[in-house]
Amino acid sequence: MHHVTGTSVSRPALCSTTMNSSPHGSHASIDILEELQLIAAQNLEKLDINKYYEVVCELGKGTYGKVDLVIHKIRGTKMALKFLRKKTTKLKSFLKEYSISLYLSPCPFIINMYGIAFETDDYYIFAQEYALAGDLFDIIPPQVGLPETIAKRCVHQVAIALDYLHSRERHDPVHGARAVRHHWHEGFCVDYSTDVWAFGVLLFCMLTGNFPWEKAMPNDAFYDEFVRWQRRRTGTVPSQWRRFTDEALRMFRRLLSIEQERRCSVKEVFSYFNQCWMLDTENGNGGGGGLASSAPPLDISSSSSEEDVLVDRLKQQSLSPACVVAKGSIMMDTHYSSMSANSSPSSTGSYERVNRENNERGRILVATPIEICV
Ligand SMILES: Nc1ncnc2c1ncn2[C@@H]1O[C@H](COP(=O)(O)OP(=O)(O)OP(=O)(O)O)[C@@H](O)[C@H]1O
Repeated sequence: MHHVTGTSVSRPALCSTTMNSSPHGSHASIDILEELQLIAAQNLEKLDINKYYEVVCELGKGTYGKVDLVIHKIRGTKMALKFLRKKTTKLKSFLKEYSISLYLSPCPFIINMYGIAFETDDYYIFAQEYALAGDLFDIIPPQVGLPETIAKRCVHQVAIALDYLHSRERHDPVHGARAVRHHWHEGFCVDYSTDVWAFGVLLFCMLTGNFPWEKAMPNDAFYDEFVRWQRRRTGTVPSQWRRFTDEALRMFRRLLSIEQERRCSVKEVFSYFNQCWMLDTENGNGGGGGLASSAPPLDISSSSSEEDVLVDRLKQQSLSPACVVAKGSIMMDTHYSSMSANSSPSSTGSYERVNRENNERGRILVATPIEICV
């Protein structure tokens, strides 16, 4: 028996009924997603939140609602409850978001789910694992970036999550047949190459603490400089990119190819892990003046003490009442787009964090909304 209720923490078993409305015929992932939605719809109960959960604090706000840290009163489990306002969220959209999150949650680097979904008069709600270490952007020192070893560990995890996400998407026979990696998913057109692009931008942000440009548009000087270099119209490495080794630049060239069809897959970054990415040795970044080939291999499985300290600090912050507003999560946005519509880069190209509700500093951004204009 499946449970998708406010009191159960078991994952739903799949029922045998399907809602196969796919325009392209049946496919395992589509069927599973549809079944998950059906199960959730059938089991959506109205619950009195206070009966089952003690609300500890608000973790953050999104476009469609808020996320609270709660403790399950019977089990004592800490969870993040995601509230989507009924006024602005259709039941179908809620079921879709919930089911997709559930469907992707087996990946160790995608936030876990508890199989709990319910409603109140004003909200649709589902429960997620509480990501206590905070949002990735919380740990990137502005205009400095993360030490290379830590950035690589994050990149490694994000790449695995993205690759997992891509591997679970449905291959569209029509678009797949053209070299362009478009995939259709529940009416969404999923474009791998856009994710790869955003992933490349994220890598740059992690390593430098800046965005590479404000907008990926021809009138942006940083972007224009980058495009000219990418298209080999100039041999001069763009100013923002001179801190990287040749190997890292090769990687960025592949990830951030202007032509979508020439972009590599996310997995290709793994082949660059044993090379140094940064030229400077400040901040723990160890390019060694370009002696990239002598770099020790990265041990992804072990955790450095520097990283432990960072995580400890974040745990303390996330538990401190002073930081109730937005200690987020190190997690992937699984909404088929890797770009945040809420980002607001500063004029220096460094990121600022903007609260969507009240415009205070303190919100988390992933990347400038990037449009590729060629
Ligand atoms: N599982 C979680 N654990 C801890 N914090 C979380 C969790 N999920 C969300 N948050 C926090 O709540 C904030 C809002 O999350 P939410 O998922 O509603 O919005 P979003 O995905 O960031 O943005 P949008 O809904 O606009 O796409 C996040 O930015 C993060 O800080």
